[in-house]
Amino acid sequence: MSDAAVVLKDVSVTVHQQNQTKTILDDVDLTIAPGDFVTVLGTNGAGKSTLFNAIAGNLAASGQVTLAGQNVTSLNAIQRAKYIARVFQDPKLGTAGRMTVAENLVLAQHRGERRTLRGRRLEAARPQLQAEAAQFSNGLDQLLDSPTETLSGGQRQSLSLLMAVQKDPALLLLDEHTAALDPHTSAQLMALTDRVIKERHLTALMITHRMDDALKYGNRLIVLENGRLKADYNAAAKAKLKREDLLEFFD
Ligand SMILES: Nc1ncnc2c1ncn2[C@@H]1O[C@H](COP(=O)(O)OP(=O)(O)OP(=O)(O)O)[C@@H](O)[C@H]1O
Repeated sequence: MSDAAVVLKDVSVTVHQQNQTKTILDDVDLTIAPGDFVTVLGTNGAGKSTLFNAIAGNLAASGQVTLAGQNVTSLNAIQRAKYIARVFQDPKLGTAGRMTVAENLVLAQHRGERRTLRGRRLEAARPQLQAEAAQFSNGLDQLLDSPTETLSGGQRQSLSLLMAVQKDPALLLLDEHTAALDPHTSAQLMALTDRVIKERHLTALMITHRMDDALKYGNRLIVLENGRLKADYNAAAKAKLKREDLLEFFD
């Protein structure tokens, strides 16, 4: 049995469109160690989201997917959700707008359990939620009783991140989670993301179009092109990598 956090073997995704067959993920082999923070680059249409969908079980894929030592290939997306948490680009996804920040967080803590949200549970969790939200230093801790829809995009994305990590997922998928934010808020969320990943010893994959973030964060960088894994830089190679070195993939 492998002690890797993620193993993909010959993972391919083929779609049929207008009598044509197109391979949008092509024989991807990838092994990720526990605690790795892998940044994922590639042009539009390179297959980055398809890779995430194949891992999460949102798309039919051939090949084999192993998460936390378990072969999950035959499991659907709902069954794989036990291992995976994902944060999307859109601040509206991932949080329930009419519910308060505290309610969203408590729901995330009990994700997958057949229990309803009770006032007592909310009150019991409050001190811990307050402390966690305070780490984000963007005012989230003062908004625990506010409906989530009244939050700024940055606050909502930090809430989505905090919700995603509540149950220490075996794999955190960050799907351009800073893309909709202004540069300052994006930088703030990236710093928080990095801290949360390190503190909780999470394994994470992060898609980004911000090359500087891909270089600055994480201990491994991969590049996808036409559905293939085109480059794979380990920590040592990544440390030497410069923006210019990556431009060849984006001409
Ligand atoms: N369900 C689908 N059916 C048909 N084609 C698809 C499907 N999903 C993705 N594609 C196509 O597969 C290719 C890869 O798409 P994907 O969304 O994975 O790229 P990406 O690297 O995430 O791009 P972006 O940076 O624009 O988000 C694209 O050409 C896209 O149009």
